[in-house]
Amino acid sequence: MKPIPDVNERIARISAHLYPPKSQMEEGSVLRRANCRAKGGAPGFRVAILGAAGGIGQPLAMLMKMNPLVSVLHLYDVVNAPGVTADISHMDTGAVVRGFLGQQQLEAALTGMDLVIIPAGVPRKPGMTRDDLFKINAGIVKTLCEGIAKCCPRAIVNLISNPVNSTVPIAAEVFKKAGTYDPKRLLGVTMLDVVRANTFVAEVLGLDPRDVDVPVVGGHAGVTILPLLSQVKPPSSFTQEEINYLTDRIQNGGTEVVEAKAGAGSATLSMAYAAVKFADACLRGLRGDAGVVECAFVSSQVTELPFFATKVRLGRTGVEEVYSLGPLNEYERIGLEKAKKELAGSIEKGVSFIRS
Ligand SMILES: NC(=O)C1=CN([C@@H]2O[C@H](COP(=O)(O)OP(=O)(O)OC[C@H]3O[C@@H](n4cnc5c(N)ncnc54)[C@H](O)[C@@H]3O)[C@@H](O)[C@H]2O)C=CC1
Ligand SMILES: O=C([O-])CC(=O)C(=O)O
Repeated sequence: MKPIPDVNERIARISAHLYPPKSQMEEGSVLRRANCRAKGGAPGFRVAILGAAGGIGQPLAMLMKMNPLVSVLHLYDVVNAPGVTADISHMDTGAVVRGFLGQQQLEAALTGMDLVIIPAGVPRKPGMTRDDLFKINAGIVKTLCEGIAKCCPRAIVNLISNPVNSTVPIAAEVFKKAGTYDPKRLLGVTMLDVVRANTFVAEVLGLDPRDVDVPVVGGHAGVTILPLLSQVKPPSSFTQEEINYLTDRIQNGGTEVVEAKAGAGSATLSMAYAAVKFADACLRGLRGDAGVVECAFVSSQVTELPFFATKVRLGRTGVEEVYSLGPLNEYERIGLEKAKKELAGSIEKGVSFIRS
C-alpha cells in the first residue's frame, strides 16, 4: 500500500497550488504545467469573483466552474477563500481554479482577468433598506475597483454589491480618477429583478417562466425597480389588480427573501443563478456572439440621469448598444417619474462619496 502523505505535507501542497510562490512558476514546475494546460487545453475566459466565500460568492463560484466559457477562475475573499477554492477545484470541469486571500493578494487575483464579478459586501437584515448598506459597502467597492483599475483595466465588471444604484457610480468615479473608465465595461447587475419578474409573471399567466421575457428598467431598489408589463413577451394583457400585485412583488422581491431568512441574510442562491446567467451573457458577447441582449444598470442617455437600467446589447467590447425604453403606458410613466427621483439621489450619493 502507498504511504498516506503527512497531513502538513498535503496542506503545504494544497496551499502552494492556491497561493503560488514565484519560484513555483518556474519552467517545468507542476503549477506551470497546470497553467499551460489551462491555456492550451480549455480555451476560454479568465474570470475573477471578489467576495467568493460569501452567500452569493460560493454558489456563484460553483456555477462559474461549470461554465464551459471559463478557463481560469480566480476566487478572492478576505476570509475562507482557501476552503472554498479547495472544494470547488475538485469539480471535474475545465476551468482551473485558484484562491486568493486578503488585500495583499488582490492584485494577483485580478491580473489578467477578462471579467470581474463583485458580490463582496454586507447583505441586508430585516428592517434595513439597501441604502443602509452604503456605509460599509461603498468603501469595499472603492478598494476593489482601485485594484481593477491597476491590474485589469480592460476587464468587464459585473457589480452586484448593494446599493447597486450607488455602487456603480462609485466604481465609475474610481475608474475616472485612475484614467481607465470605459462606460461600456461597467455593468450593475439587475438580472435578479428580471429573473423574479419572469417567474412571477409566468405564474400569473400560467406559462413556463423560460418562455416569458419581462423588461425591468430603472435601478435596483424599491420603486426604482420598474417592470414594463406592457412589453412582456409573449404579448399579454393584465388586469389593474394583476399589474398592482406584480409590480409590488417584483419591487419587493428582495425584501420578501430578507424577511423569510429572518436575519440570516438576503437572496444568495437565486442571485448566484442570476449572476451566472448575466456573466454568461457577457462572456458570449465577448466571444462575438450576435444578439446577446439583457437588462443592466449602465451609463446611459436614455433618461436625463447618468446611469439607468434598460436592455443593452452585449458584444466584444462590453455594452455595445443601450436600448431606449420603448412605449410606456400611463401607469409606467408615473412609475418612471418616481424611479428617476429616487435614482437621482442614489447616484449623486455614490458620485460624491469619491469626489468629496
Ligand atoms: N445586485 C443584486 O441583485 C443583489 C445584490 N446583493 C448584494 O450582494 C452583496 C453580498 O451578499 P451576500 O453574498 O449575501 O453577503 P455575504 O456576507 O454572505 O458575503 C459577502 C462576502 O464578501 C466578503 N467581503 C467583505 N469585504 C470584502 C472585501 N473588502 N473584499 C473582498 N471580499 C469581501 C465577505 O468576507 C463575504 O464572504 C450584498 O451587498 C448584497 O446586498 C444580494 C442579492 C442581490
Ligand atoms: O434585497 C436585498 O437586500 C438583496 C437584493 O438586492 C435582492 O435580493 O434583490
